[in-house]
Amino acid sequence: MDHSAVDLSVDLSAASGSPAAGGATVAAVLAVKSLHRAKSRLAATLATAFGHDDPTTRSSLVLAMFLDTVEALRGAGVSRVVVVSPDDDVLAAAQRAGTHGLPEVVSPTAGSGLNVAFGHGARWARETWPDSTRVVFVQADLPAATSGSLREVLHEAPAHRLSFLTDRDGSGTVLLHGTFTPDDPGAFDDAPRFGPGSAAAHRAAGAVELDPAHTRWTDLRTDVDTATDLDAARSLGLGPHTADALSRL
Ligand SMILES: Nc1nc2c(ncn2[C@@H]2O[C@H](COP(=O)(O)OP(=O)(O)OP(=O)(O)O)[C@@H](O)[C@H]2O)c(=O)[nH]1
Ligand SMILES: C=C(OP(=O)(O)O)C(=O)O
Repeated sequence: MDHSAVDLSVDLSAASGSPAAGGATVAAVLAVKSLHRAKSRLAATLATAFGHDDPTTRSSLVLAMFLDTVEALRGAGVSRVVVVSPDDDVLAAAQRAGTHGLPEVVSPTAGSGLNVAFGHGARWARETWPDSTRVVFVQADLPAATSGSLREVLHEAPAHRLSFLTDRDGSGTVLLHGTFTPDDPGAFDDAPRFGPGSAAAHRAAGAVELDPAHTRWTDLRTDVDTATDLDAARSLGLGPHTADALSRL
């Protein structure tokens, strides 16, 4: 995808799943927390840059980054996308964007947090799309991600049973990919180890790092949590939703 032509009015919710790069069918799992809690590290930046940080400002930015991430996935041929969130506005935006919005369930036994949400999404995807042979967990804050990079990564990822791509500084993870064997379909439900230091955690769990020299796919590696990240994403080229959200502030 190039960032210029986007039509989110197309409803992909009825799509049966199209072959993505690499030839097999991929199910993508994303997670977005409650909008009023999201991107707290960006709050000061928004206040400084725009003179205010009301919850609506940050929410619109979070939703925009999420929509650009979904759009990049779709451009890479990934139409099976489930988004786990406790937030009704996120779930509604997910449905409008042609993905499946899955309400987050917090239970005393299952716990809570990003990795639990990812696991919940993976189980749902497996039951809903049993012929998907691959699952990819993707951070939802990748506003500079291009379909070209995603396509390449999805082409290279299945060379390993479990593989991941780090963020720009190499300590975090933007994407974790698993390839199923027919006898172990639930193998990746609990694979995500996202959070601080997740690159090391994924490596320790046996995942293979894609592009360990960190020379490629900078657009995809730029997750946005801070002002510096936002500047980096801006200079790479923001997706249309994020560019539009920022222009309205
Ligand atoms: N569904 C769900 N998503 C989560 C949860 N925790 C984090 N996320 C999402 O995972 C990604 C990374 O989360 P964090 O870095 O913890 O939080 P953030 O909102 O990005 O930023 P900060 O508030 O500045 O930490 C974001 O897209 C979050 O929305 C959770 O408990 N449930
Ligand atoms: C959750 C992660 O990132 P961040 O907290 O930077 O969004 C991660 O890199 O695993």
